[in-house]
Amino acid sequence: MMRFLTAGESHGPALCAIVEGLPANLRVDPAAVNRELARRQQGYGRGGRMKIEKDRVEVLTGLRFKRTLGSPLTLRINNRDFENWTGKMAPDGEAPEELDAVTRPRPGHADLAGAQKYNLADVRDVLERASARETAARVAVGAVAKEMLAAFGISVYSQVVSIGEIAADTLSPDELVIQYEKVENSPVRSADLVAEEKMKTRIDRAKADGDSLGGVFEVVVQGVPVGLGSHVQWDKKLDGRLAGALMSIQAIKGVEIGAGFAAAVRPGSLVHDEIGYEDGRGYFRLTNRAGGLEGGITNGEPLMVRAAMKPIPTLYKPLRSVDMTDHAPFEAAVERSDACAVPAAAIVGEAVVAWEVAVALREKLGGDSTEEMKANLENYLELLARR
Ligand SMILES: Cc1cc2nc3c(=O)[nH]c(=O)nc-3n(C[C@H](O)[C@H](O)[C@H](O)COP(=O)(O)O)c2cc1C
Ligand SMILES: C=C(O[C@@H]1CC(C(=O)O)=C[C@@H](OP(=O)(O)O)[C@H]1O)C(=O)O
Repeated sequence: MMRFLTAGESHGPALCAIVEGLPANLRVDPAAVNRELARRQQGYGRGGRMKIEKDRVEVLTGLRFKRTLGSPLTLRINNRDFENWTGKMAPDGEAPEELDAVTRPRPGHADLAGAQKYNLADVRDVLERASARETAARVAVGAVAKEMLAAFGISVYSQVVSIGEIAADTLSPDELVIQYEKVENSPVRSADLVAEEKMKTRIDRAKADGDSLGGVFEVVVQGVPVGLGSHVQWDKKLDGRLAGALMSIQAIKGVEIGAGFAAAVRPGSLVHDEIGYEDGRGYFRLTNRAGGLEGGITNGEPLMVRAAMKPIPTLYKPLRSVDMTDHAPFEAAVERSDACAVPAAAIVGEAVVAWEVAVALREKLGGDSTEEMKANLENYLELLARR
């Protein structure tokens, strides 16, 4: 079984992750992890914090000369901003007499519900962990998953579909593979350069208005073999696992697989993918509205999932809230925040999708080493070719 945990507060010393269940003899290059961490930091619309951080991974365990040992991997990313927060966030030592507790919960954040649930008087005890800073750790874990998938010819891409009300023309999975560099190098991660300009202007306007924007991104996985995930039990269905993983990203409020919500308004004849067969190629679908999944099982077509992100909740234009000490109303003031983080969230989306596909691949192929997995895949593909 593959599993991981993350730990770490946004302004604490570091973020950590422990990853267990990787096969032995898998090449994992920390430089590749750093590349993914940098991609997450780049999207258009980010605020002041990204100017401080330069995320880099340290691998503390589980790797020897860039090769996995089969033992748990420990990853650490230091928070550069911690040095500005030692007085408020030091894990050890005594609390200062004037701690300057946060008693004003911000709407749209975990602040109030978290403080109530955990009996905490200082909202900082909640917000530090609820922050999307945590997604840096998940992107590091996802980067390791991507390394594993790449060893099996599977690749993960993403593109931004819309920012606020501005929609972009998206690339098909095949076009996306070919033109990925264009998407990667664009600040909004959209290949539609006309829409991208409009999106940037829209983000600038939201920022100037003291407002924020959400949007939709798409993650595509190419090269997935038939048969990952399973119909036999609810928690083995890969569509459910992917949806859960995407929904667990901070600010994600909706997930679609394939045609998604659009399928609900179309007749069945315009939704279901007809089946074809060609010698050498085997079975295929004439269309891919199912997004590569039927019955919770991959069907050999590219995986296509979309996630909707709400607008960033911290606004320069203040929202009303209530102080937890005296219940007096106030308007939440902000020092710094992202105005739009959809392009960054798309990278997090790639990471969590890569992880879930890697888990399903591992479940399908078993084994303890990369070689054993590869032999099992070959055997399975041979079996498939006979059907
Ligand atoms: C990459 C990324 C960056 C984010 N940056 C901010 C930010 O700067 N300010 C903010 O208020 N929320 C930001 N968020 C969203 C909040 O973390 C999130 O809305 C909040 O923790 C509440 O969780 P929920 O929206 O999932 O309910 C960001 C989310 C992501 C994925
Ligand atoms: C630090 C990151 O994102 C942060 C997510 C976030 C939030 O409330 O979710 C709030 C901001 O942090 P701060 O309060 O320190 O300005 C973002 O910068 C990151 O993505 O690495």
